[in-house]
Amino acid sequence: MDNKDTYLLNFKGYNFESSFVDADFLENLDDFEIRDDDVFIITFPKSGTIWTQQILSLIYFEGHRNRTEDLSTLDRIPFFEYNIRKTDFLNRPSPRLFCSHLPYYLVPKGLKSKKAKIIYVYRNPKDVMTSYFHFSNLVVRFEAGNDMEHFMKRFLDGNGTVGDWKHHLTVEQNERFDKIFQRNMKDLPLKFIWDLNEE
Ligand SMILES: Nc1ncnc2c1ncn2[C@@H]1O[C@H](COP(=O)(O)O)[C@@H](OP(=O)(O)O)[C@H]1O
Ligand SMILES: CCc1ccc(OS(=O)(=O)O)cc1
Repeated sequence: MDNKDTYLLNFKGYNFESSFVDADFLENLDDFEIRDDDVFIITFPKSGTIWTQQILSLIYFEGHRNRTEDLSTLDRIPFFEYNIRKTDFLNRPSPRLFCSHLPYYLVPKGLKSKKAKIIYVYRNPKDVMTSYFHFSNLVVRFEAGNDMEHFMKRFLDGNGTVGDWKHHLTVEQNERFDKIFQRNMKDLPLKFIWDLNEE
Protein backbone atom coordinates (compact mmCIF):
# COMPACT_ATOMS: atom_id res chain seq x y z
CA MET A 1 0.00 0.00 0.00
CA ASP A 2 2.95 2.36 0.39
CA ASN A 3 4.01 4.19 -2.75
CA LYS A 4 5.84 6.80 -0.69
CA ASP A 5 8.93 6.81 -2.88
CA THR A 6 6.92 8.24 -5.75
CA TYR A 7 5.65 11.34 -3.97
CA LEU A 8 8.11 12.05 -1.18
CA LEU A 9 11.27 14.06 -1.30
CA ASN A 10 13.53 13.47 1.66
CA PHE A 11 15.62 16.54 2.34
CA LYS A 12 18.04 16.46 5.28
CA GLY A 13 15.99 13.74 6.94
CA TYR A 14 12.66 15.50 6.50
CA ASN A 15 9.94 14.33 4.13
CA PHE A 16 8.29 16.78 1.74
CA GLU A 17 5.50 16.26 -0.77
CA SER A 18 7.74 16.28 -3.85
CA SER A 19 5.35 17.83 -6.35
CA PHE A 20 4.81 20.93 -4.21
CA VAL A 21 8.39 21.83 -3.37
CA ASP A 22 11.23 23.23 -5.37
CA ALA A 23 14.48 21.38 -4.62
CA ASP A 24 16.56 24.52 -5.38
CA PHE A 25 14.52 26.57 -2.94
CA LEU A 26 15.12 23.93 -0.25
CA GLU A 27 18.85 23.90 -0.98
CA ASN A 28 18.98 27.68 -0.46
CA LEU A 29 16.57 27.91 2.47
CA ASP A 30 19.22 28.64 5.02
CA ASP A 31 20.24 31.86 3.28
CA PHE A 32 16.75 33.14 2.53
CA GLU A 33 16.86 36.76 3.67
CA ILE A 34 14.58 37.37 6.62
CA ARG A 35 13.26 40.86 7.33
CA ASP A 36 12.77 42.12 10.86
CA ASP A 37 9.05 42.59 10.29
CA ASP A 38 8.36 39.19 8.66
CA VAL A 39 5.81 37.05 10.47
CA PHE A 40 5.86 33.26 10.21
CA ILE A 41 3.09 30.91 11.28
CA ILE A 42 4.85 27.61 11.86
CA THR A 43 2.95 24.42 12.54
CA PHE A 44 3.16 20.71 12.08
CA PRO A 45 0.43 19.91 9.49
CA LYS A 46 -3.08 19.57 10.97
CA SER A 47 -2.26 21.59 14.07
CA GLY A 48 -4.55 24.52 13.24
CA THR A 49 -2.67 26.25 10.43
CA ILE A 50 -5.64 27.58 8.52
CA TRP A 51 -7.58 29.17 11.33
CA THR A 52 -4.35 30.84 12.48
CA GLN A 53 -3.95 32.19 8.92
CA GLN A 54 -7.48 33.55 9.19
CA ILE A 55 -6.79 35.22 12.55
CA LEU A 56 -3.61 36.82 11.23
CA SER A 57 -5.44 37.97 8.09
CA LEU A 58 -8.02 39.70 10.27
CA ILE A 59 -5.24 41.50 12.11
CA TYR A 60 -3.13 42.50 9.11
CA PHE A 61 -5.60 42.97 6.25
CA GLU A 62 -8.36 45.49 6.67
CA GLY A 63 -9.96 44.26 3.43
CA HIS A 64 -10.20 40.77 4.92
CA ARG A 65 -11.68 42.08 8.16
CA ASN A 66 -14.39 44.16 6.52
CA ARG A 67 -14.81 41.80 3.55
CA THR A 68 -14.12 44.46 0.91
CA GLU A 69 -11.25 42.59 -0.69
CA ASP A 70 -11.53 39.18 -2.27
CA LEU A 71 -8.08 37.72 -1.90
CA SER A 72 -7.50 34.08 -1.07
CA THR A 73 -5.82 33.12 2.17
CA LEU A 74 -2.92 31.60 0.26
CA ASP A 75 -2.29 34.93 -1.48
CA ARG A 76 -2.31 36.81 1.81
CA ILE A 77 -0.23 34.29 3.70
CA PRO A 78 1.56 31.99 1.26
CA PHE A 79 3.17 28.72 2.23
CA PHE A 80 6.89 29.24 2.43
CA GLU A 81 8.25 25.87 1.30
CA TYR A 82 5.11 24.84 -0.63
CA ASN A 83 5.07 27.92 -2.86
CA ILE A 84 2.62 26.45 -5.35
CA ARG A 85 1.58 29.84 -6.75
CA LYS A 86 5.20 30.83 -7.31
CA THR A 87 4.77 34.03 -5.31
CA ASP A 88 7.75 36.33 -5.63
CA PHE A 89 8.77 36.47 -1.96
CA LEU A 90 11.73 38.77 -2.55
CA ASN A 91 9.62 41.56 -4.03
CA ARG A 92 6.74 41.24 -1.59
CA PRO A 93 6.02 44.40 0.37
CA SER A 94 6.57 44.36 4.13
CA PRO A 95 5.33 43.11 6.43
CA ARG A 96 5.48 39.72 4.73
CA LEU A 97 3.38 36.97 6.26
CA PHE A 98 4.26 33.33 5.69
CA CYS A 99 3.04 30.00 6.78
CA SER A 100 5.32 26.99 7.06
CA HIS A 101 5.55 23.38 8.22
CA LEU A 102 9.34 23.43 8.42
CA PRO A 103 11.00 21.90 11.49
CA TYR A 104 13.30 24.06 13.64
CA TYR A 105 16.49 22.85 11.99
CA LEU A 106 15.48 23.71 8.43
CA VAL A 107 14.25 27.27 8.86
CA PRO A 108 16.41 30.09 7.41
CA LYS A 109 19.24 31.10 9.69
CA GLY A 110 17.81 34.65 9.89
CA LEU A 111 14.81 33.24 11.74
CA LYS A 112 17.02 31.38 14.21
CA SER A 113 18.82 34.58 15.07
CA LYS A 114 15.60 36.05 16.41
CA LYS A 115 14.82 38.32 13.53
CA ALA A 116 11.12 38.47 12.66
CA LYS A 117 8.19 36.94 14.57
CA ILE A 118 7.21 33.29 14.75
CA ILE A 119 3.77 32.13 15.81
CA TYR A 120 4.17 28.46 16.58
CA VAL A 121 0.93 26.50 16.80
CA TYR A 122 1.17 23.41 18.92
CA ARG A 123 -1.51 20.72 19.12
CA ASN A 124 -1.79 17.48 21.06
CA PRO A 125 0.01 14.93 18.82
CA LYS A 126 -2.78 12.38 19.24
CA ASP A 127 -5.18 14.87 17.68
CA VAL A 128 -2.62 15.84 15.03
CA MET A 129 -2.18 12.21 14.04
CA THR A 130 -5.91 11.49 13.93
CA SER A 131 -6.57 14.62 11.90
CA TYR A 132 -3.69 13.78 9.59
CA PHE A 133 -4.96 10.23 9.13
CA HIS A 134 -8.32 11.50 7.86
CA PHE A 135 -6.67 14.25 5.78
CA SER A 136 -4.37 11.67 4.17
CA ASN A 137 -7.38 9.61 3.22
CA LEU A 138 -8.72 12.60 1.34
CA VAL A 139 -5.42 13.13 -0.50
CA VAL A 140 -5.54 10.03 -2.68
CA ARG A 141 -1.80 10.20 -3.34
CA PHE A 142 -1.03 9.71 0.36
CA GLU A 143 -2.77 6.32 0.42
CA ALA A 144 -3.47 6.26 4.14
CA GLY A 145 -6.01 3.45 3.79
CA ASN A 146 -8.12 2.39 6.74
CA ASP A 147 -5.27 0.99 8.72
CA MET A 148 -4.73 3.41 11.60
CA GLU A 149 -2.13 1.14 13.19
CA HIS A 150 0.04 1.20 10.07
CA PHE A 151 -0.43 4.96 9.80
CA MET A 152 0.48 5.43 13.48
CA LYS A 153 3.66 3.43 13.04
CA ARG A 154 4.76 5.68 10.17
CA PHE A 155 3.82 8.76 12.20
CA LEU A 156 5.82 7.60 15.23
CA ASP A 157 8.78 6.56 13.09
CA GLY A 158 8.80 10.10 11.69
CA ASN A 159 8.79 8.56 8.28
CA GLY A 160 5.30 9.46 7.23
CA THR A 161 4.11 11.62 4.42
CA VAL A 162 5.20 14.97 5.78
CA GLY A 163 7.82 15.52 8.40
CA ASP A 164 8.41 14.11 11.83
CA TRP A 165 6.31 15.44 14.71
CA LYS A 166 8.84 14.41 17.38
CA HIS A 167 11.58 16.49 15.81
CA HIS A 168 9.59 19.51 14.79
CA LEU A 169 10.78 21.36 17.87
CA THR A 170 13.89 20.72 19.95
CA VAL A 171 13.60 18.84 23.25
CA GLU A 172 14.31 22.12 25.02
CA GLN A 173 11.55 23.93 23.10
CA ASN A 174 9.09 21.14 23.93
CA GLU A 175 9.99 21.29 27.63
CA ARG A 176 9.63 25.05 27.63
CA PHE A 177 6.23 24.76 26.00
CA ASP A 178 5.10 22.21 28.63
CA LYS A 179 6.15 24.56 31.42
CA ILE A 180 4.30 27.56 29.99
CA PHE A 181 1.25 25.44 29.23
CA GLN A 182 1.15 23.94 32.74
CA ARG A 183 1.51 27.37 34.28
CA ASN A 184 -1.28 28.87 32.19
CA MET A 185 -3.62 25.93 32.75
CA LYS A 186 -3.07 25.51 36.47
CA ASP A 187 -6.17 27.43 37.56
CA LEU A 188 -8.56 25.65 35.24
CA PRO A 189 -10.93 23.07 36.75
CA LEU A 190 -9.45 20.37 34.50
CA LYS A 191 -7.06 17.62 35.44
CA PHE A 192 -4.12 17.09 33.11
CA ILE A 193 -1.92 14.01 33.38
CA TRP A 194 1.64 15.18 32.85
CA ASP A 195 3.40 12.07 33.98
CA LEU A 196 2.20 8.72 32.67
CA ASN A 197 3.22 7.12 35.97
CA GLU A 198 0.92 9.49 37.81
CA GLU A 199 -2.35 8.04 39.15
N1 LIG B 1 -11.51 27.57 15.00
C1 LIG B 1 -10.97 26.37 15.25
N2 LIG B 1 -10.79 25.91 16.51
C2 LIG B 1 -10.22 24.72 16.75
N3 LIG B 1 -9.81 23.88 15.78
C3 LIG B 1 -9.96 24.28 14.51
C4 LIG B 1 -10.53 25.54 14.18
N4 LIG B 1 -10.54 25.65 12.83
C5 LIG B 1 -9.98 24.53 12.35
N5 LIG B 1 -9.64 23.69 13.35
C6 LIG B 1 -9.06 22.35 13.24
O1 LIG B 1 -7.74 22.42 12.72
C7 LIG B 1 -7.46 21.16 12.10
C8 LIG B 1 -6.83 21.42 10.75
O2 LIG B 1 -5.56 21.99 10.95
P1 LIG B 1 -4.73 22.60 9.74
O3 LIG B 1 -5.35 23.92 9.40
O4 LIG B 1 -3.34 22.72 10.28
O5 LIG B 1 -4.85 21.64 8.61
C9 LIG B 1 -8.80 20.42 11.94
O6 LIG B 1 -8.80 19.42 12.95
P2 LIG B 1 -9.62 18.06 12.83
O7 LIG B 1 -9.20 17.41 11.56
O8 LIG B 1 -9.25 17.28 14.07
O9 LIG B 1 -11.07 18.45 12.82
C10 LIG B 1 -9.80 21.50 12.22
O10 LIG B 1 -11.02 21.04 12.76
C1 LIG C 1 1.72 18.50 1.45
C2 LIG C 1 2.06 18.99 2.82
C3 LIG C 1 0.88 19.59 3.50
C4 LIG C 1 0.57 20.88 3.21
C5 LIG C 1 -0.55 21.44 3.82
C6 LIG C 1 -1.30 20.67 4.69
O1 LIG C 1 -2.43 21.19 5.24
S1 LIG C 1 -2.41 22.17 6.44
O2 LIG C 1 -1.43 23.23 6.21
O3 LIG C 1 -2.06 21.43 7.68
O4 LIG C 1 -3.77 22.69 6.51
C7 LIG C 1 -0.96 19.39 4.98
C8 LIG C 1 0.14 18.84 4.38
